[in-house]
Amino acid sequence: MILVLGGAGYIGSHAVKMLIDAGESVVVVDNLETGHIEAVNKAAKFYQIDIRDEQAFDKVFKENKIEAVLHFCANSLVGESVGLPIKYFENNVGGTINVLKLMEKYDVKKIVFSSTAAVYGEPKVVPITEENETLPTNPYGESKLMMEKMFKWADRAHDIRFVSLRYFNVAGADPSGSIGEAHGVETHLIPLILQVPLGQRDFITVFGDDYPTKDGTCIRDYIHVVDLIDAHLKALAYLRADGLSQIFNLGSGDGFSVREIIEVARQITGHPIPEKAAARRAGDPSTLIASSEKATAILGWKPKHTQVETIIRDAWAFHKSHPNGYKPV
Ligand SMILES: NC(=O)c1ccc[n+]([C@@H]2O[C@H](COP(=O)([O-])OP(=O)(O)OC[C@H]3O[C@@H](n4cnc5c(N)ncnc54)[C@H](O)[C@@H]3O)[C@@H](O)[C@H]2O)c1
Ligand SMILES: O=c1ccn([C@@H]2O[C@H](COP(=O)(O)OP(=O)(O)O[C@H]3O[C@H](CO)[C@H](O)[C@H](O)[C@H]3O)[C@@H](O)[C@H]2O)c(=O)[nH]1
Repeated sequence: MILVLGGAGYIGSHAVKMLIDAGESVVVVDNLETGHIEAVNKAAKFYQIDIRDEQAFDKVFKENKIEAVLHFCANSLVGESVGLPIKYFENNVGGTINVLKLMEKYDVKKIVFSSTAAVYGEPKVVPITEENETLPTNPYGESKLMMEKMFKWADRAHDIRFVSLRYFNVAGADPSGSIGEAHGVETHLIPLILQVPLGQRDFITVFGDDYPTKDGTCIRDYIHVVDLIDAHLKALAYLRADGLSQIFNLGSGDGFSVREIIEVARQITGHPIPEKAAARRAGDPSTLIASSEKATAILGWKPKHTQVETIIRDAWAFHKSHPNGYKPV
């Protein structure tokens, strides 16, 4: 049984679907704070539990023979984390302490979890390898770095093997169009752009057009959620083959500016999508591009959906069919 924590969220719900498609048995834990029960594949067993509630969480390990954990639970709004650091440490670090306690108690030795490019802060060298210095510029990134460190020590003491995956900008949706990104508070560029052709927003705001980049707007490395989960499946296989604990970057290895993304969205939706330049958003690094060579070398992972057109087309298919997310239209 694979335990997916945060399996009702955007990325976790894709993991649940792809694990089930691969023939795995899955149990999901989610408190539905930002997740949606409608996103959880029906073939998975579901517990509505907060992982900070150790007693309730213990029951999941008692009632199921857990072989490995995929851990997606977190609060993940960079801006919010600056004003509410304790919330981020309490949930992201505090929740993970319970994950470790119960893994140790029930002798579960394998975990794959979500880390982030935000652990690097403003990178010194691009493309960013795992060797880059980790200097987070916000509490969200710091909380993920703290999680990585906790796992390192738990491995040494209790032989709990982990794979930490540092995601860059995750986007897109399952090609079936049945699940996708539906955050109550949306901050991510692609779903915000798509709200314009949906008639929910008049224009997209470009945060800063005076960066030292080709068109003055920030450059990011967008990775299709299906490729991202494929890396999780490969990480699980790696741990099953007795692989040692590792940290991997996950990106497509290509950078796109905010303006390039808006232009592709115009082509795909056929909508003019007006844009308005505004001040820079605090804490945004100018360019984030991943080197995922280590994941390719050790996990044998290579992203397949590297065209931003594919990423935006799949996101658009979901948003068109779910204009209110999982809420009824
Ligand atoms: N979306 C991105 O681009 C991105 C980039 C880097 C890292 N990440 C990380 O990936 C993971 C998933 O991100 P997402 O975009 O799917 O977010 P999400 O908010 O959609 O998913 C998180 C899920 O965890 C659940 N959850 C949170 N705290 C919980 C708790 N204490 N107990 C039980 N359930 C809890 C939420 O209800 C939600 O369903 C997060 O850890 C995030 O930090 C995301
Ligand atoms: O309305 C918007 C929204 C975003 N942007 C810009 O678009 C780019 C991408 O922004 P996102 O909010 O989509 O993504 P981030 O790069 O800020 O954040 C992502 O990468 C971070 C690592 O730095 C974390 O991992 C985080 O969880 C993940 O969502 C940024 O330059 C941002 O300033 C706009 O111009 N207008």
